[in-house]
Amino acid sequence: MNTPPVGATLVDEQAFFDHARETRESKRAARSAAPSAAGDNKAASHLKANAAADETLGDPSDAAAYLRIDTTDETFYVGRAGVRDSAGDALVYSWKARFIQGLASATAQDPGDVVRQRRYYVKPVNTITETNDTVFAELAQRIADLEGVNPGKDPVAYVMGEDSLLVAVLEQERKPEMRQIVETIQAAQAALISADADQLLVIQGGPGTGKTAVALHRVSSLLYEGDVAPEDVLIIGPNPTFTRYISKVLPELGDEHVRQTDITRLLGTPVTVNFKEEAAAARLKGDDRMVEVLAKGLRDRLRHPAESQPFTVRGVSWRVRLEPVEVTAMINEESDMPYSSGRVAFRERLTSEIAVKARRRAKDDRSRISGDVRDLLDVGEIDNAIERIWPQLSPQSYVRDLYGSLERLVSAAQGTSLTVDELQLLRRASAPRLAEQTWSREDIVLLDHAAAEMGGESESYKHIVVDEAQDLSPMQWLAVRRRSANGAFTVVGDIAQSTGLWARDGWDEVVNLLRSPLPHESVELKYGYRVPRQVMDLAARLLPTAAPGITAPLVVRDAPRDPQFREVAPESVALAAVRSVQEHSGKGRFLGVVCPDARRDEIIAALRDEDINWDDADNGALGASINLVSPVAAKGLEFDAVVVVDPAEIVKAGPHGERMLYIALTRTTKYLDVIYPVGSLPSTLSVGEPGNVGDAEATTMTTGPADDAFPAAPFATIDIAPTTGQDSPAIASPRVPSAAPTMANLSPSQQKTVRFHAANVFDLLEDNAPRHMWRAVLAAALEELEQDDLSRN
Ligand SMILES: Nc1ncnc2c1ncn2[C@@H]1O[C@H](COP(=O)(O)OP(=O)(O)OP(=O)(O)O)[C@@H](O)[C@H]1O
Repeated sequence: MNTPPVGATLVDEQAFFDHARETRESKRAARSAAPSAAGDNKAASHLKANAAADETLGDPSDAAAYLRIDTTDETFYVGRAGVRDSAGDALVYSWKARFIQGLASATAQDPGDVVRQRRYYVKPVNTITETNDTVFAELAQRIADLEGVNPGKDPVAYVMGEDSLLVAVLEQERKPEMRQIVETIQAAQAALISADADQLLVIQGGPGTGKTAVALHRVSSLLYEGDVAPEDVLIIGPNPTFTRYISKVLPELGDEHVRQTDITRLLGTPVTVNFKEEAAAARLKGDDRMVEVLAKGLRDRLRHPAESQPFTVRGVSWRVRLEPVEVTAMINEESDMPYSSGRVAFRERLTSEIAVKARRRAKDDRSRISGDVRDLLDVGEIDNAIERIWPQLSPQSYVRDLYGSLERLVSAAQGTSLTVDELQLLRRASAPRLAEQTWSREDIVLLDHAAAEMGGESESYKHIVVDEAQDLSPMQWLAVRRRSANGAFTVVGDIAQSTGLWARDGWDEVVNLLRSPLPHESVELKYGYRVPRQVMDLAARLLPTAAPGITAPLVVRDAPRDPQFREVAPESVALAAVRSVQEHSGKGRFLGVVCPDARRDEIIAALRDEDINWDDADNGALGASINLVSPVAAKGLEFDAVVVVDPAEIVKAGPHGERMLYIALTRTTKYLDVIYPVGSLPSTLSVGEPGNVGDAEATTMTTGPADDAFPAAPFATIDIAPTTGQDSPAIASPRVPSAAPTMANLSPSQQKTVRFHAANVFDLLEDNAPRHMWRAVLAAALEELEQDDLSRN
């Protein structure tokens, strides 16, 4: 069956969908029938396992296609799985195909030869209910028309906000697992998904721009294209909670067996982290000057003997002697090799030398040696000598010994710029038994390096994705680099979210550390999908000081309500937070309570007092409902509603406190509550002092910044006067019916009923409309009521 032409009717398209799906399903049936046709049980189970593992047909419930791309001379149907007819011609292309993502990266402004995209809305199983065309020439005109209408708004972001499927997907409630975004991949994202595998690709992007999503879909496409096999790919995240959070996306895309881990587990040294480093020591241990220290420290373990070394030869009365200068020459011959293999080579060289000398002496003395002289040497004696000269070390014993002696450290640091004060930071008393030695996260990285320096081999991958990459220390980057077979990386992160001891202000250092021989490209994702406008506008106020030079993402949609600020007495912070928690969880929202360490205990106590179950996201557990999470562990995560506790404390708690607060504020897809002790709201957040909208439990509930700081609807499509404060009239002239009963005229029980309904209306508004429109909505509803009243009279 031919691909329907551009002007095809829905009936033709449905026929094509039916044909494509039938073709796909008959292939599936043939595949699952294959095992029964197999000659024996073993072959059958092999075939069965293969059929089960073969995800290239997608799910039987998938529509045949979700997208059609028309170029000037061709039409391509795109589905979750590709479908070929019996002649091998493609009916539907998989979204994973590089050239499809290449076509999907066309934009109205830069369409290439793409003319139009058609999106299909399909009801189960494969029935087209609606189509939606984007004609690029028309879209380009619309964007041009919008240009400059509202200088504060980006026209492209605005038209994305008109994409009802994208907005619906973005507004869906979130779960503790990240999900795939195949049907709504945006052009700039498609360009990165389809970018060449063989490069160092750095993707910078603000919160919620889809960096993680892009990186994972890119992996799926690389696998599809055969650029890499699943076991060739490594995905590194910042912590186990994050790994768990993203771990379902690739399997959902049909790609199993890709290793996803966090930077500490990746290194897999056989020790447990049981020690927390002071900041200065932790920073030093992440410094790549440690490379020199570890290399030299290891060489220092070679002991050049000061006296001649005697070696026994069984059956003769003399011993062979090796002079110090001879041993030193042998050491020098092998010392360019990695420590462990150098030791093996040295042993061999030493043994040969003893044997040669023994033979020579025997010849000179006419001593009778029968057989191979090597068999007459005392292995134990040689081992002892080797152990004295070139001791056998494990990475742990080596690093333990190094930390345990200032003398060793000073010698190891010769030729580096490390000072004795810095070396003192590395000092740690050696535990009597190696098994009792304490190790920090930073030590793990050094142990990994020491292991490599000794000649140990680590796994090697053909493509490495590093997510939340902005925070890694130089030593961590070197550990990542060691695992790269070829220098192909996808590095994703956000400089404005770079915190911790190795917070950076750009990607150059990372590129230098990775020293990839492949081409390097850095790309920025500009459009923000997670964070709604009101929240991003608020968080963006932090950027000029938190990350100068970084601009906030251009947001595509509004929040259902403005951020809520609760100013409370210092001792009521936890209670106020719990009230917010109850409000959101009562409405079934997936919730994150982002709380600084200093407030953690009291929040936990308050949750306990109210018998509220919660999960500790800092310990790898994201629950389906209420999650308590520190700002640092919140990186990369998202929730329907976020309660940020004590922003000033978050800022105060670390050197990059404003970035931490930026991270905390940008975790929400919809609702944001900020709870703070009276008078403590950071001034950047309180610019355009919010108005008072109520009083609950001696707390002040205020909306976010006044609307003059947060301009109303984009491009003024909604004809309302901006609200300037909660007390001022929200719309120009709401025609409230004069006969409307006031509360004072109602009986107490009527008042109760009215309040009950009012609360319902409030909930309805909260869930469905941005806060700055509420008054307009209510006024419009009153107008309708008035019209209705008039028509009835
Ligand atoms: N094209 C898209 N279609 C639908 N959803 C999308 C799209 N792009 C991103 N999203 C959604 O936006 C949210 C943010 O995406 P993601 O976590 O990948 O962003 P990020 O840039 O990694 O954010 P952060 O910097 O906070 O880690 C996710 O829920 C993701 O599914």
